[in-house]
Amino acid sequence: MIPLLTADEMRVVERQAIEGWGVPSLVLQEHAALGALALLPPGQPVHVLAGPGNNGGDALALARLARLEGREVSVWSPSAQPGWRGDAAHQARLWKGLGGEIRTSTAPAEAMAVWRGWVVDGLLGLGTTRPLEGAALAWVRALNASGLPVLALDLPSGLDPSAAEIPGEAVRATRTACFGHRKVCHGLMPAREACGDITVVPIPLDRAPRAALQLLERPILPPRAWDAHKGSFGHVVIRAGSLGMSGAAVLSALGALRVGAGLVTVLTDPEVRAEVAAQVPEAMVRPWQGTLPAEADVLLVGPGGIDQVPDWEGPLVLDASALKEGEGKRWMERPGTAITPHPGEFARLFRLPRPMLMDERLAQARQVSTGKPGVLLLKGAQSVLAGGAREELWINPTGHPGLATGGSGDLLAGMVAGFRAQGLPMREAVAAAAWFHGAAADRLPGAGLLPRDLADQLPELLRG
Ligand SMILES: NC(=O)C1=CN([C@@H]2O[C@H](COP(=O)(O)OP(=O)(O)OC[C@H]3O[C@@H](n4cnc5c(N)ncnc54)[C@H](OP(=O)(O)O)[C@@H]3O)[C@@H](O)[C@H]2O)[C@H](O)CC1
Ligand SMILES: [K+]
Repeated sequence: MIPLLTADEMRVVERQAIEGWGVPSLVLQEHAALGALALLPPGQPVHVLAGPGNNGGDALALARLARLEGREVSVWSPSAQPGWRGDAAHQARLWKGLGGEIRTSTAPAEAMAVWRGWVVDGLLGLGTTRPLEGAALAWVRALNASGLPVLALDLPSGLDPSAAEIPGEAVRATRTACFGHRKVCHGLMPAREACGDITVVPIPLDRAPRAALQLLERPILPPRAWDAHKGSFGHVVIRAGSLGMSGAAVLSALGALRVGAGLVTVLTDPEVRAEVAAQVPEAMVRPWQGTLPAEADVLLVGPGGIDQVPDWEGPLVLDASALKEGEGKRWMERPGTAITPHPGEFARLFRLPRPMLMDERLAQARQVSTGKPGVLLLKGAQSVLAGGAREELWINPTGHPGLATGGSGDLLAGMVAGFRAQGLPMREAVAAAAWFHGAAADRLPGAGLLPRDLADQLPELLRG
C-alpha cells in the first residue's frame, strides 16, 4: 500500500522530524535538493524558478548544488521582492554567497525564449492554498508554452497537494521529485498526469505515516498448500443470468474460476441453463428453484438481470441488477457484504447525486462507508474501495478505459467472490479482484478488449 498524504498529514510528519526528533529543517531541505538534482540529466544548463516559500528554498538550494557541480545555473523569481523568510532566506543568502544572482522579469516568455536545458519548478509546493494568479500564473503559462523539460520540486506548481482535481492552471512537469512521501496529487488523476514521471526522494522522515488515502499495490495472496484439493479453495455460488443476459453468468463464473475458486455453482433462470452450461463446463449450472446449496462459502447475486437477493447469512457480493435504488445503506450495514457499483448505480443505490469528479467520488465513498461493516467498490477509472469497518480509502491504480465494456463488471464480481471463497477477508478480496482485473487489462490493448481475454490472462498474472 502506498500512502497518499494530504498537506496536513505531511505537515504532521514534518513536525515530528523537526520538533520531535530535532532534525534541523535545513537538513531536510539539503536532502530534498540533493535528491532532486540527481534527477536532472548531467551537465545540462538549469533555470531555477524560486517561489515565496520553502519550495522556493529547495529551489535555491538546488541552484547552489548545481553550480557547485559546475553547471550553468540561473535563478528567477516571479516577484521583484520575493520576501523570503526563515530557511528560504537562508538559502538565498547561500546562493548569493556563491556569487549567484536572482533575476526577475515581467515578460517570462521572452526570458525563456533563450533558455536551453532544464527548468526547475520551485514556485509552490505543499503550502499552495489557492489557484495560481498574478505573476506566478504568468510564469507557469509561459513555462507550459515553452516546450522546455521541467523538473517539479515536490509537486508541479498550481496543483492542490491534497486533491485530485487541478484548481486552475498548473505546471505540466516532465519529472517530479516528490519529497519524502507521495501526496494525494501524486496518486490521483487528473493531477497525477501533470506530475510526469514521479520519483520519491527519500528524506529523513517517518517511513510509515498516517494517511487516509492509500494506493493499492500488487496484493499478496496466501500460499496454496501442496496437498490442497478443490474443497480447500471454497465454493462460490452465483445467482445470475436470465433470458438475453446469459453471458453475464458465464463471465462471473469464469472470474471466480480463473482466480482459483475450488467449486463454482451457477444458479440461472431455467430458460438459459443449457446455454450457460455449454459455455462454462467447469461450473455446475443449475436452474434456480428458490434454494441455495447448503455448502456455499460465498454468494454472488446480480449479474445478468437478477434483482432478488436470496435469504443468506454468509459472505455476499452484490453487483448489477441486485444493486437496487435506495438499498445502499442496508447493504453497507450488513457484515460480510461487498457491493460493486459503477457511479450511476452508486448514485441510485444511495440516492445521491452522481459523483463525476474524483474528489466527489472520494467524498461520497467516505460518506456512505464511515463506520460501516459492508465493503464498497466504487468502480471507474481509479476505483475507490471503502468500508469493512476501516477508515482509510484505497485506490486501485491498475486498468485503462478499455475496461469500460459490457461484461467487464460481471467478470470482476466473479473474481471478488472467487478470492473471498479462498479465505481472503472481504475488503482484501475486493482489493485483489480490482487490482488483478486492471492488471490483466494493462497487458492487453485498449480498444476491442473482451472480458474473456482478461479472464485468460489471470492464471499467469496470479502466478507472478
Ligand atoms: N514537508 C517537508 O518535510 C519538507 C518540505 N520542504 C519543502 O517545503 C515546501 C513547503 O513549503 P511552504 O513554505 O510551506 O510552502 P510553499 O513553498 O508551497 O509556499 C507557501 C507560500 O506560497 C504562498 N501561496 C500559496 N498559494 C499561492 C498561490 N496560489 N499563488 C501565490 N502564492 C501562493 C503562501 O502565501 P499565503 O498568502 O497563502 O500565506 C506562502 O507564502 C514543500 O513543498 C517542499 O518543497 C522541505 O524543503 C523538505 C522538507
Ligand atoms: K513546485
